[in-house]
Amino acid sequence: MTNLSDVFTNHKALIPFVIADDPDFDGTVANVVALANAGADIVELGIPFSDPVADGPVIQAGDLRAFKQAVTPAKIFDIVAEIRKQTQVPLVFLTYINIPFKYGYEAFCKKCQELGVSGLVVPDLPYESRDEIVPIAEKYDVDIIPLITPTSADRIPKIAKAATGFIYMVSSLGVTGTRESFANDLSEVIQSIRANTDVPVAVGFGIHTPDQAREMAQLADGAIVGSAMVKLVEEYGREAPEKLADYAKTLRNAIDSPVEVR
Ligand SMILES: O=P(O)(O)OC[C@@H](O)[C@@H](O)c1c[nH]c2ccccc12
Repeated sequence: MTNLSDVFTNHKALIPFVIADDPDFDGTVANVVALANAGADIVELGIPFSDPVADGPVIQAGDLRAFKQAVTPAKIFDIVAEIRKQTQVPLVFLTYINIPFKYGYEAFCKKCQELGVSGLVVPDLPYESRDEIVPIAEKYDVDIIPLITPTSADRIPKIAKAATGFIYMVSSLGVTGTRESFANDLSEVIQSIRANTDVPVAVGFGIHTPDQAREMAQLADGAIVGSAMVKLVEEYGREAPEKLADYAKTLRNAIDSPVEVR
């Protein structure tokens, strides 16, 4: 199982997000393999949920497509098993807490370890509730990736100190979805995080252009791109893998060619 922090050693990470079972089982496998081959360092795989409160319309539409495929956690584990036959790219699940809770934290984390899913990004798990799953996840080498938002402020030190794997810094208030601008105090938030931990930071929410990916990866340690990827799946369905790969390569090239800070 990959140690997620190692992914960021001397390397700015590209972390695309796609939804499991969108557009279908084989399409998801092909999407993740295409992203891995195009230079993704970690792939964030979304587990559709009935009440995705942090998700904007593009991802909600993707969840609906997956629900039409009768997606279940068991089916998603089968999808990951198939992915693992073709790539060892580090994987994390993006999942609302109810999914592992209903599946059973122990059983869920055990499956993650078996399949090489290195971490969980759980947007609706408040820091204060993390002890209900972290001790179990640790047993199976699964990192619970904390989210820090522009409103985390005085909670940053304790969230950062407890973090393992990487930290998900949310770039803006609101829900997921491509944006043309971001909260303007991101560098202050990064400084506050860096003062409390060496765990790497990846920025997500709104990123979709190569310049934004380069800027955010340079500001932090990596860039997460979700809605723009899911939109390609919406538009191209089973033809999406090639489009995702082309798009990921433009982001990869941008991240790997940092602009000299004058
Ligand atoms: O879609 P965006 O704006 O590129 O942001 C990434 C986001 O999609 C992905 O990380 C994610 C999907 N669903 C979430 C829910 C909460 C936090 C993050 C997410």
